[in-house]
This record gives sequence, structure tokens and C-alpha cells, in this order.
Amino acid sequence: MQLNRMLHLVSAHNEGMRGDVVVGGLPAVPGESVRDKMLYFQEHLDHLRKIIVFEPRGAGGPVNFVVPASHPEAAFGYIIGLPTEYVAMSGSNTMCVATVLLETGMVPMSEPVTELTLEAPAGLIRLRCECRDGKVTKVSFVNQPAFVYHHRAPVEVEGLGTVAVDVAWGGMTYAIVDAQALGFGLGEDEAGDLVSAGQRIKTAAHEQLQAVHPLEPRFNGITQTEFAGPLRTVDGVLTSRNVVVVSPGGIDRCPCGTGTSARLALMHARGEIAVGQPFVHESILGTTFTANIEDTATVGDYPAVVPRVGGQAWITAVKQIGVDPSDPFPSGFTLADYWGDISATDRVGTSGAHEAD
Ligand SMILES: O=C(O)[C@H]1NCC[C@@H]1O
Repeated sequence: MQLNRMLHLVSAHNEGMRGDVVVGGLPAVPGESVRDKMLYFQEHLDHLRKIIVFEPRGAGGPVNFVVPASHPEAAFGYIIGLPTEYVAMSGSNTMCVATVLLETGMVPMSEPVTELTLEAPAGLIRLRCECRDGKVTKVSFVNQPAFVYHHRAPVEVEGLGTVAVDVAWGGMTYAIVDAQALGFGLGEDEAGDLVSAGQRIKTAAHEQLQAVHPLEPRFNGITQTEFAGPLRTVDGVLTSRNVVVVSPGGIDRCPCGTGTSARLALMHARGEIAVGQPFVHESILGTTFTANIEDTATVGDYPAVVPRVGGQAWITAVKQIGVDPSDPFPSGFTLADYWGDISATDRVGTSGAHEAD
């Protein structure tokens, strides 16, 4: 056997959504913050993301690269790579990383609760991890502030006509649309149609609406569509189903932590939820996140909320992945049958590491 570029991975899933966590094998990644490390990674080490995400080795990601934190309060940093972009923050990936760090002993576990701080490219993320018998049974994190860029902006979408789109930041930028108004009940049988509509909505919103983070202009552009189901009350708790379409065209299997954060900002702006009020967000699989608004804030001129989002992750595999020096696909490949026209959506870095226009 000949393998170089050997990476050590612990794979996990969070409420159904995969998240590989690279815990060893990386070269040094320079940068004064994890955001800077992400920028360096994108420019100089992107082949390592492709090895894990693309075929013939990968299963579409996402992947997290654990790196030393730059901030003294954080135990570790993590760089988050999705199929078409590096992102400032991700809920499912944060829960996978925390679970892997604790269950492998990379961070000492205290039962029944381990308080942990990690450094995402978006900044410090404070986590509360409930632990029992060596297992992490729930991870909740306080996200960086979420806010709304556009309320019900009219967007011309191919095949759908004029669609009212809310645009909100929750660590990634979401075009949020009313699922019911577009004829979707958000059932598993609609997965293909949701992806098709979601990709068209996201592309149109990205082209027609500006969204540039006021504190970090590199976090710009609309890269996700979130179909918001109706709000209802279940056992006295505000609840809603949602579907997020992740480029180049897959449904987030979990309720989506950054999407939940964006939705909380939108609901708060509309007066649909109060600070501290519990909210349950459901995925297309029926898995759930608990969430609430911890506080209000401002980001630039935008009124914002500080979201807390919680769920559980499970480790699925421990493996090593590498590249045979004679392999014709050292950085993997994508094929349109599964990946669609990734060149059209290959905006690596758009929301995480893109020069502002
Ligand atoms: O939970 C989240 O925020 C995400 N899940 C996959 C795509 C998003 O980053």
C-alpha cells in the first residue's frame, strides 16, 4: 500500500446530517485567527477538502478541519468545508466537532455538563455539552448574532415567477421562502423538487439582492435556500418544519443550525417569537433542534438576535484517507449525474472567504 497525504478522520452525523472531522494529518495552517486560517486553507490547501468531499474518496462532505485555536479562550478551532464553499459557521458541523473532540478525549469531558468554547471562522462559539457515561447526549451552542438583510424582497425566479424572499444571516446567508406559498409540504417525497426549486431561488436571489456582512465583507453572497414551513404549536412549544438546500443540490438532513439562526432572526423581526421563548425546528427527516433567542444585539446597522441551537451528534466511523501517488484523481472529481453542474455553483469561498465585489 502506498498512501501519502494521510488524513485522520472521525466521521459523525448530527440529526441525520454527515460531518467528517479531520483530527490529524494536517500541515501547519498559518493565520492570526481561525478566519485567517480558513482563508489560507482555501488558497493553499483546498486539495485536502477535495480529497474528502469529492469522488472517488468522499461522500459529499461536509468536512471540518480541527486546527489550533488562535483565541486563548477556545480549546480548538475548526475550518468548515462544504461541497462548494468554506463557511463562517455551521450548526451541524459544530455539533459534530464538539462531539468528536469530547468522545475521543481530545477535550476532557465533565459529566453531566461540559462547557466548551471553540473558534469558528465566524468567531468564538460557546457550547454546553450534556454528557452521560462518556457519551455526548446533547450539544447546544450560542451562535454569533443573526440578522435580516431583506424582508419579502421580490425576486424573479426561473419557472416560479416573482417570489417573495427574505434574506437573513445565521452564519451562512439564506434566501428564506414560504414553503406553503410555493406548494410544498416539506415531505421526503418532495426532495427532488425542493432541490430544483431551491437552487433556482438561491441563484436568482444571489444575482438580484445584495448581502454583505457589515463587519466582514468577505462573508457575502446568498448561498442557501431555506423553505420555511408554517409555524404551529406542539405541546405548547412554537414549532416549524424547514428544508435547507445545500449547494450543489442536496437537502440538509438535519434542521440546519445556521438556517435555524437565520429563521430566529426573521421570526423575531416579525414579532413571532420573544427572547427566551423555546422553538423547535424540524428537518425533512423529522429530526429536531431546540432553539431560542438568548439576547438581542446589533450588527452594523442591523438589529440582530443571539441564537442558541441544540441537537445531538453520533460518531459513525474512525478512518484514514490518503492518496496513492500514482492515483489519476489526486484531488478527486465531480460528475454531473450526482453533482449537477458544479462549475455553475462552484463558488468556493462565496460566503466564507470571498473578496467583496
Ligand atoms: O447546520 C448547519 O448550519 C448546516 N448543515 C449543513 C449545512 C449548514 O452548514
